[in-house]
Amino acid sequence: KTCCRLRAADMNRKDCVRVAVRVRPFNKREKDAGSRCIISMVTSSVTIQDPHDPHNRRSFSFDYAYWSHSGFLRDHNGLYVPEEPGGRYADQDSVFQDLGEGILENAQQGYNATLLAYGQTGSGKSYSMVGYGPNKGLVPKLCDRLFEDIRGNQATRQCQVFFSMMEIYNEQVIDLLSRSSRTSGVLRVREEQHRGFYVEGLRTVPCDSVEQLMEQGTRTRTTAATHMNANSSRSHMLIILQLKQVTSANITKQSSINLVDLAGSERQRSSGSEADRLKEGTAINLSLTTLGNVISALADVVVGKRAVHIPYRDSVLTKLLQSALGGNSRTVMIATLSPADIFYEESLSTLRYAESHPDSVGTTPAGRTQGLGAAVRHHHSGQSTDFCLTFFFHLFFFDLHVFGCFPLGQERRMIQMFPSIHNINEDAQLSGVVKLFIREGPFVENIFVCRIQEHHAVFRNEQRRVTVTPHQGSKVIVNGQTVTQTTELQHLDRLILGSNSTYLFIGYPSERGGEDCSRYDYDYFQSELAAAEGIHLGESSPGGGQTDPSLLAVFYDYIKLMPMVAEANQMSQELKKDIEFKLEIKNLAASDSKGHDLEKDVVVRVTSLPRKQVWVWSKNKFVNRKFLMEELYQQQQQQAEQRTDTSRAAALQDKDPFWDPVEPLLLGTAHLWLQSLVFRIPLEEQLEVLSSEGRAEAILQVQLVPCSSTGLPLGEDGILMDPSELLGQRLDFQLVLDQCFGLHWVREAHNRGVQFGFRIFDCSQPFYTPAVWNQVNPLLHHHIHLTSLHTTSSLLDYLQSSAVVLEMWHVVDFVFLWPGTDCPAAWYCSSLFLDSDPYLPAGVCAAGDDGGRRRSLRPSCDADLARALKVFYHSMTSVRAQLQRLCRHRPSVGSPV
Ligand SMILES: Nc1ncnc2c1ncn2[C@@H]1O[C@H](COP(=O)(O)OP(=O)(O)OP(=O)(O)O)[C@@H](O)[C@H]1O
Repeated sequence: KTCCRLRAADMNRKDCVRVAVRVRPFNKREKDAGSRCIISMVTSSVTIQDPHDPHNRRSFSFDYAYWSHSGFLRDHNGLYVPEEPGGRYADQDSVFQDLGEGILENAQQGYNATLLAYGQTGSGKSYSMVGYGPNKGLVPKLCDRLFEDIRGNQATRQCQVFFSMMEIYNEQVIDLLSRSSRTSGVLRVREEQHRGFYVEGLRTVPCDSVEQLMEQGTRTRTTAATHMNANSSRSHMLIILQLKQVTSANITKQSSINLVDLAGSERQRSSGSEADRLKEGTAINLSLTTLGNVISALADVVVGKRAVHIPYRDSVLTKLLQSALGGNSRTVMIATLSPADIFYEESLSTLRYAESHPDSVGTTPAGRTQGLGAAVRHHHSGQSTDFCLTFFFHLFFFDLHVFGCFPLGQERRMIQMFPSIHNINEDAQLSGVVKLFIREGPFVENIFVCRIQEHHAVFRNEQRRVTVTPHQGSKVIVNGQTVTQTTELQHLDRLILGSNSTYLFIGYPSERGGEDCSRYDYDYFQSELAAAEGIHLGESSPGGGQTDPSLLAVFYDYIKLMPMVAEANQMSQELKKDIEFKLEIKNLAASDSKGHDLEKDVVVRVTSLPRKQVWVWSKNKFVNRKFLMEELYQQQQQQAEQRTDTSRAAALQDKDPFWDPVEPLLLGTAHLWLQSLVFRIPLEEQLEVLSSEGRAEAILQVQLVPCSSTGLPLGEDGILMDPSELLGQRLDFQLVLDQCFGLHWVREAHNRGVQFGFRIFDCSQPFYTPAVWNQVNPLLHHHIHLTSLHTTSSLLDYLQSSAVVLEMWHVVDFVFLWPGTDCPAAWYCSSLFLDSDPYLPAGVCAAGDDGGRRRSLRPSCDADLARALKVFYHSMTSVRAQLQRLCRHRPSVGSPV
C-alpha cells in the first residue's frame, strides 16, 4: 500500500506536526486536455516530474502519502473504494483512520488540535475535509465518531460540544452562523490575558450533531460571497469544536479542535510584474503566508536554532490558532495535489510548502514551548454559550423571506411541488445551497443579486408558466443570451443574474426526466457564455482527434477569467472608476516563428474611458488586481454603511487597483526575415505591423543593407553564392527603419507617439528607436550598424531561419518609457556586435558548436543555378517593394485606374 500508516498511538507519542499529501483523480477538464499524471508515490515519498523535462524529478518525504488518483470504483452506496481489497487507492476511511482518529483521541485527552487542508483551488481540500455526498470527509467523520463516543461513555463522563464556524476573508472574520454576517457582520478579533485571542460576538452553539449547522454555515458562505463580490476560494473556513468533559472524579478537561479548509494556495504566486509588486503585497493571502512562517518558526524553536519570535500576531488565522499550534497540541496538515501536468508549478509549490513544515514542531517539552500547548486545560469562562439550536429555525425562516430557503425536510417537499432556481458555484461544494422556489399564484419573487439595485429580476409563476423579467438596467442572461423582456423559462435553463450569479432552473416535477443535472456545472455556464461571444473549442467529432491541449488551456483560462472580468466591470461601475475591462486572446508573437501555430494567451485590455488610455494586463496581473478590487469594494461598502468618508481612500492612486501609471503599450509586431543577409543581398521591405489579434496597425518601411565595416553599402560584387563562405568571416549590415505609415490613433490626443524596439540573435538587451511624436506617417530614419567579427554557424543558422520581431510601442505624455526594461537612453544604439565576445580571435568557435550545425547549412551548389537564383531574388525584392509602395498609394474606390 502506498499509504504509509502510522498508528494513532505513534502519533501521540511523537508530539509533532504531521504532514500528509493526497493526489486526486483527474477531473473532466484534465481528461479533456489529455493530461498526463506527473505525481508518483512510493510508501510515504512523493515524486513530481517536470512535464517539460522528464529528467527533472523531485522527491519529497512526508508522514503519509495518499494515492487517490486511480485504482478505485464506486460501490452501490456511491462510495469511492479501492478496486480490490488492499488496493493502493486511499479512500476517505483510511484517511480518517490515520489523521482523524489521532486528533480525536488527543482532544479527548484534553489537548488542542488543528487539522489544516492546504492546496490549490480544485485540488481536493474540501473533498478531504468535508467530503461530497456519501463520501464524507474528515470533519463529519470526526464529529460522528466524537458524538458516538460521548453517547457510549455517558456513564463515566459528561460532555458538551460547542460548535462555531467562521470564514476569514481579507483578514476579516465573518461568522457563518450569524444572521447578520451577510452584510456587515464582520467581527473583531480581541485578546484577553486568560483567554488568548478570540472573536468577539462569535456564535458558539452547543450541539449533538453538526450536519445542519455545517449546512447553514455553507449556505451563509455562499450568499456572503455573492453579496461581497468575493471568491470563496480566497477565504479560509474555520470550524472550531470545543469539547468540555467532566469525569466522574469531577475533573474538568477542556480542549478545542480547529478544522481549517485553507484558501487556494495558487494566490501566493506573484504576477511577476515589477511594477505591480507593491500592490500585490496585500493581494497575497496574509493568513496563508503567516501560517507558513509560524509553523517554520515553531520548527526552529524545536531544533533550538535560535530564539525565534513566532509571528502569531501577524495574521487573523494564526492569532485564532495560537493555542492549537505547537506545544502539546497536535497539528495535521493535508496537502492536496492535482495529478495533471498542466498544474506542475502549483503542485511543486504545494509540495515545497508542505515539506517546509517538518515533523518536529512541538517536540519540545511543554514547559519550553512558550506555553503554546499549555492552553490545553484552561477554562473558557464567559463564552457566549447561551445560544441554542432553535435560533437556526429563525435563521432558516429569515432566509425564506429573502432567498427562499427552507429547512431540509421542508425543502425536499417544496422541490416535489414547485419549480425553483438553484445556485451553481465555482466551488462545487457551494452549488445548490441556495434555492428559490417559485410558487404559483399572485406571488412575485423578487431576487436580490448585487448592490447596484435593490431588486434585480422578478420571477412569476402564472398557470404553471414561469417567467423572468429583468428590472430596468439589470443584466439577465438565459442560456448564454442577454434578455431584456419577460422570458418564459424551460426546465434546465441556465440563468446568469448580474455580473456572475449563476442559477439552474428546475421546472415542475412533470417536466423533469431522469436527466443528469450535474453536467450543468459552473464550467458549462461559462462555456455557453463564451460560445455566445464566439469563443468555443469547435465540434469534437465522436472518436475524433483530441483538441490541442495548449488551446484547451487557453480556452479554460478564458472561461475562468470571464466571470472575473464581468465582476471587475461591475465593481468599476459601482465605484465610478470609468474603467472598462475586456478579455482578449492574443498571439504571443514575441518569437520569430513563421506565424504558424503561434502560441496564444489570454490578456485583459483595460481602457480608461474618459482618457482613452489603454493598458494590457497579463492574466496574473488581472487576477491579483481583481482581489485588490474586491478588497476596495468591501472597504467602501463598509464605509458607506458606517457613513464614513470614502474620498480619502479613493485619492490614494498608487494603492488603487483600478489605476496604473501611464505605460507604453505594445500595439503590434512586424517580422523582418533575415535570410537575404546570408547572400549579402540588400532587402527593402514594407512590413505590416500586426496587432495580437492579427489586425494591421501600421506599415513599416525597413531595409537590410549589407555593408563594409565603415558602413558603405556593398555592390553586386559583394553578393555570395554560398552562405558558408561567411563562416569565420566578418559580416556587417545595417538595419534601417525608414518610415511608418497609418498611425491614425495619434490624432486622438496631443501626447501620443511611437517607438520601435527589437531583439536580435543572442543579444539580451532590447534596442529602441527614439520616440516620434504626433505624426500619422512619422519619418524614423533610424540606422543601426550590426557587426559580427567572426560569423559562426549558429549565427548563419539564425540568419537563414529567423526574423527580427520589430515591436511597435505606443508611448504617451512625452515621457521616455522603456517597455519591460530599465534600459538607459544609451540603448538608442547605432552600432552593435552580434558576437557574444567580439574580441575573440576570428575563426575561433567551439568545435561542438560548429560540428553538428555545419550540416544544416546549404551545401555549395551548382554555380549557375545559384547565380540565377541570386538575380531572381534581387529583382523580386525590388519588385515587391515597388508593389507595396503602389498598394499604399492605391486610388480610392471608384476612381479610374
Ligand atoms: N480523493 C478524491 N477522490 C475523488 N474525487 C476527488 C478527490 N479529491 C477531490 N475530488 C474531486 O475533485 C473536485 C475538486 O475537489 P474540491 O472541491 O475538494 O477542491 P478544493 O481544493 O476544495 O477546491 P476549492 O478551493 O474550490 O474549494 C471535486 O469534484 C471532488 O469531488
